[in-house]
Amino acid sequence: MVLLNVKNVRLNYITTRGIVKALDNVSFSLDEGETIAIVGETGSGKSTLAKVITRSWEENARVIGGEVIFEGVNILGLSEEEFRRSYRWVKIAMVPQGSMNSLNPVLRVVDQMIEPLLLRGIPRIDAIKIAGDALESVGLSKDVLTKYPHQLSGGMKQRVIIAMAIQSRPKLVVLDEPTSALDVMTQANIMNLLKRLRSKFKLSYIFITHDLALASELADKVLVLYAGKVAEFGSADVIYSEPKHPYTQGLMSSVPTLREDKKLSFIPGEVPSLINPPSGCRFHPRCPFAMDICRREEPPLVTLENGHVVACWLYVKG
Ligand SMILES: Nc1ncnc2c1ncn2[C@@H]1O[C@H](COP(=O)(O)OP(=O)(O)OP(=O)(O)O)[C@@H](O)[C@H]1O
Repeated sequence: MVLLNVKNVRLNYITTRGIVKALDNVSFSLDEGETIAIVGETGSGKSTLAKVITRSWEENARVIGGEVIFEGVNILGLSEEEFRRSYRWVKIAMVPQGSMNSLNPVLRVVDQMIEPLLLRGIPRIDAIKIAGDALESVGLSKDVLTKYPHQLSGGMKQRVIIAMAIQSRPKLVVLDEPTSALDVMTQANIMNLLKRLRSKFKLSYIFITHDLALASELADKVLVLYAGKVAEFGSADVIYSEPKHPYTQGLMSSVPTLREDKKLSFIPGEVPSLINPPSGCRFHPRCPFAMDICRREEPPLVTLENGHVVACWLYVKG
C-alpha cells in the first residue's frame, strides 16, 4: 500500500541574491513499512524535501508546485490547523538535523516531551505516561524524564528526540542526518535502535544522509538528488549494485567498503548555485560522459525496470 506519494514538487527560496530553485519537479513514492534513503551532496535539496513533507519550511520558502499525498490526502492543500491537529507529530514525525542540540537547556525532558501531547488535549498525567513509555522503548529509563539536557550524553539526547518522534505512534518518521553528530559506536547503536523501532511499530522512514554506507543499512529504496532534481530512484539493491546515473556512480565509488580493496574516487567540482543552475542537465559540467544534448536540454526521467528511474540522456533511446 502506498503511504506517501510526492508528485512534481517545486520549491523556491526567495533571497536578496535571487531565487534559489531548491527543488524542481521532485517525485517519488513510499509504501507502508518501507524506508527510503535520500542521498546527495550538501546543497542537493535533501533537507528542503524533508521540510516539504513535514510542512516545516522557512518563511522565505515558496512551494510553487506539486503535491504531497499522504494516505490519499494532499497535505499541502490542508490548512495549518488541520495539518497540526491530525498530521504533525500524530502521523508524520520529524527528527530534524541537529535536533539533539535543540533541546531547551532550561526545561526538564518531561516538559519538552509532553508539550506536543498537551497541545493535542491529552491530559497531563496521560501525557507523562506516554512520554515515559516512549523513553523505555528507546532504551532509556523513565528517570530521564526528570533530567535536564546537560545531564545527558549526546547519544541519550538523540534517543530522547527519537522518543519524542515516536511517542504518538506516527506512521512516518522523517530523520534528517540523525547520527551525524555522534561518534561511531553511538551511531551504530542509534542505527540498531531505529531498526528495532521500525519493526516494533511498523514505521516507515525517510532517512536523509550524505553517507551512502549508512543509508545502505536501513534503506529499501534510494532517492538520489542532485542540485534540487531527482537524478535516480529505485530499490536500494539495484542502486547499490548497478547505479546508472553518472552522479550515482560517482557517489558509489567514493564510498569505502570493508570487503573490497577498491580505489576510492571523488566527483570533481561542486554542486552548482541553484540561483542560476547550469543549462540542460544540471550535472553536465561535472559529468565524465557529457554530450552536446546534455548541455542544451534537461534529461527526461527514463524508466528502466521495476520502477527504477534515471534522469540521464545516456538512457534515452532513439
Ligand atoms: N532558508 C533558505 N534560504 C535560502 N536558501 C536556502 C535556504 N535553505 C536552504 N537553501 C539553499 O537551498 C539549497 C538546498 O539546501 P538543503 O539544505 O535542502 O540541501 P541539503 O542537501 O539538505 O544539504 P545539507 O546536506 O548540507 O543539509 C542549497 O543551495 C541551500 O543553500
